[in-house]
Amino acid sequence: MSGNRRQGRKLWRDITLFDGLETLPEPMAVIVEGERIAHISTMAGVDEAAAAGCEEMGSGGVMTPGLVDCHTHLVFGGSRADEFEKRLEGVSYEEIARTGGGILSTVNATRAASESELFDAARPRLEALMRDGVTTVEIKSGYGLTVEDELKMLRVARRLGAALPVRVITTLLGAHALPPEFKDDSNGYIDLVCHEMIPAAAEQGLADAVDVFCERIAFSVAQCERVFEAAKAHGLPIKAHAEQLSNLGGSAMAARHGALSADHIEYLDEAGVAAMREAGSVAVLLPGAFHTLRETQLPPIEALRAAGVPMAVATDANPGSSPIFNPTLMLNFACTLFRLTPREALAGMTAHGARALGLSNEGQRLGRIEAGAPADLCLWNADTPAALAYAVQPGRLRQRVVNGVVTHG
Ligand SMILES: N=CN[C@@H](CCC(=O)O)C(=O)O
Ligand SMILES: [Zn+2]
Repeated sequence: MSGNRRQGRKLWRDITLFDGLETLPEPMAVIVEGERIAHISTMAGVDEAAAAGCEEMGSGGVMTPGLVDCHTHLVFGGSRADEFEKRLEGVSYEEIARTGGGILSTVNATRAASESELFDAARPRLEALMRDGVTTVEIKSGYGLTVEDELKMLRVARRLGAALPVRVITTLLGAHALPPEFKDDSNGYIDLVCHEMIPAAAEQGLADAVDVFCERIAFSVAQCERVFEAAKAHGLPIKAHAEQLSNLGGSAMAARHGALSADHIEYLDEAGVAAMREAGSVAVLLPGAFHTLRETQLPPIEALRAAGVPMAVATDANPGSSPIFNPTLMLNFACTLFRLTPREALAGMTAHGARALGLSNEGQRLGRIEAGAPADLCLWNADTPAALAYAVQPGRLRQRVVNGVVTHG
């Protein structure tokens, strides 16, 4: 992560504050000192001694934690616009995948691209997320499917984090699709993921977590479980793409292994909800993929809500199922398509998004506005926090602060 402005004491006055879970009832003042949030108070309770010497950052507007986009596939080669057209003609995502297109088409383009070509292609995608308030982003591999190509993708993700003022979390998604070289030997490919890919990514410090795609067109529950065991043996947290197109029970298995999250989960059943509640796993909702694939099966929002499973919302930005690089649009989609409340959607892209990445614990405290937490903040031109989900309106970000540094506005 790189920044471009001097750090110091900064004061915002008279703001409507969404702290990551709730909107506070009164106008608030926030003081940032260095990299951390130092004080939060009502306007009536501003400690003028503490405020003295602060740079006045302005007053009014809505402040939220910096957005956390906890599920993306931003690094990839090529385009899948042709598939978009095929799907409009009635060919399904699953059929396209079974006939060698879909993820495998992006694999071909990604393998053919150099590290610097992938970096140059991904950078504007990431900048688009940042312009819409993202301060933390997760980037998965999964379009390389050889040890070297997966590591190449992860190196690009790390380089993006070093070049731009944004926190990048990397996830190894070697078990995303079966590469053509292993066409008749999916267990052999899982051996490669477990015995070569995960150890290499762990040794080189390139992966912060390990993910799998548990689905009929990808890998079975038993194969994904092997990947999780290997990840855990290397000290890496785990997560899963599961129950997107069918109910295989991947989310429940992932939860039993202590997964940070299960993502997509349109087909999640009651047992899956219970397993996630028990494990404290986050349900990552991806309304962009639901929209793009024109799915009809809704995730079990009411059951998740009733069970108290935290729900995150992410873009799933990728070239196939969600070519959408607009996080606040996802807030709107989460409400209109999945019937989340605007408060739930915002919490999904702040506090719960951070939790889905393992960044909400005492040491990290991302996704919240509270004294002592890292100063990752967004100030928006909006009347209320709910307006961020209500109106689909680019350009509302007034200021973006990462680690105490103003990087926009
Ligand atoms: N579901 C699997 N993986 C990605 C899709 C990737 C692609 O279609 O390229 C997803 O999260 O939607
Ligand atoms: Zn995904």
